[in-house]
Amino acid sequence: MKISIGNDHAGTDYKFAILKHLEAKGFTVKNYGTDTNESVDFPDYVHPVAQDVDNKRVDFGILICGSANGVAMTANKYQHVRAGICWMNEITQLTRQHNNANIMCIPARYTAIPQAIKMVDTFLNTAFEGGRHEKRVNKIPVSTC
Ligand SMILES: O=C(CO)[C@H](O)[C@H](O)[C@H](O)COP(=O)(O)O
Repeated sequence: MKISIGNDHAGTDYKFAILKHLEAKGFTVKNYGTDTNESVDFPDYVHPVAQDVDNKRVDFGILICGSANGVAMTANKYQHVRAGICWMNEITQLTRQHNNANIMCIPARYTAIPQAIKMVDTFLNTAFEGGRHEKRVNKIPVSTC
């Protein structure tokens, strides 16, 4: 399983905690930064992750910013991306089971790091249910990026 991760300055500490967790589990994660707490523009760190997922270079993307809204809005402009905002574990499970999300967006300013790590594990270990959900997902309009 290949994963890309990106974040703005609000998510840097969360990113490093998630990276450490995933690498300890044997995952290879492509980190696109940012790697400091200096203020940056979140789209700059969304595009490489969304492009990796859109082009199927990785299986999943993880994006982190303060509210998760901006990174989700940006990632969902990509044709094959389905980015869901994950702020609690059950929502994370559903974004995989019902929406077949391939990018999870974490609101760093509204979750704790242990919760974020638990949601990452849930996201990566939950399968899409297909069936009635597949028909619905296929009706999501194709984006233009
Ligand atoms: O969703 C976001 C951007 O639309 C994120 O929450 C950003 O992390 C947040 O806007 C950054 O705010 P700051 O006051 O510049 O740190």
